[in-house]
Amino acid sequence: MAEPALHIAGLSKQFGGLPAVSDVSLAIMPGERHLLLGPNGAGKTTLFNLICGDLAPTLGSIRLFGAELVGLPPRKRTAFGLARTYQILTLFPHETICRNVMLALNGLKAGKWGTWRAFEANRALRAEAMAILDRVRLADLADRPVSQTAYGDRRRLEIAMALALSPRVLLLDEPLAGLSRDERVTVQDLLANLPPDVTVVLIEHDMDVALAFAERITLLHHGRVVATGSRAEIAADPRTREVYLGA
Ligand SMILES: Nc1ncnc2c1ncn2[C@@H]1O[C@H](COP(=O)(O)OP(=O)(O)OP(=O)(O)O)[C@@H](O)[C@H]1O
Repeated sequence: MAEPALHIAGLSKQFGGLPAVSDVSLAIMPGERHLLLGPNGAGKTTLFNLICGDLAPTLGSIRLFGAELVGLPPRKRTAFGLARTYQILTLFPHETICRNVMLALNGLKAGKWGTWRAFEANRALRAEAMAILDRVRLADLADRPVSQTAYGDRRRLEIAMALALSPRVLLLDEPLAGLSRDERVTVQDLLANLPPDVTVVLIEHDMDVALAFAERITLLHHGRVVATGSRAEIAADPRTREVYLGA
């Protein structure tokens, strides 16, 4: 059997003795579209924070294509091929859309920070950024400051910045949160057209979008994995109903 892209084993995180993630084990295969499902407080974002290194686990292992991530700082995890977007946008609002992507690209090219002027002159970096913006259909707005763009454009920009890191595994935390109907369609289309070889783990509360996107689903509740399976298996599992309806 092929090696999982992301292999989590016995992962736990406690906050002041209270478990947020409890003994989670999960194997996500390369190219898989995987949905983390669960009610508020189930531990989904904490799991993302543990994977990307924003939080250290109390116990357990997280391997990315076989390489142990626990103990590595977030930047090193990026170098291994991990990228994520956040529930709350983390952009540079006073920079242009293009410069935000250039900053993401430049961050990846460690040790190549120059003066701002040299950075400006870096045509290759701009060309690379423009190619990414083209993929998320933001090229027309490239030179607009982020603060002057619509919320939906910012969501797409965040995905563009994650793609700029050439991830092998991409974690998307509620990419459709707060979007209008039209904006949702655009971002949904973007999600459907992510490179097929990139493994994607998604947190999304919009069930129609999430189920259309995900091939496999992990249901979390109180920090624990309740079930993992295909869309059909999770939909048919009586525990899904129990978790959501408290039945
Ligand atoms: N930094 C923190 N300090 C203390 N407790 C925390 C912290 N972060 C999360 N928790 C707690 O951990 C549990 C899991 O929270 P988490 O945000 O991971 O859930 P979630 O499934 O992402 O929820 P939502 O869908 O509302 O975003 C909750 O009980 C939450 O209150």
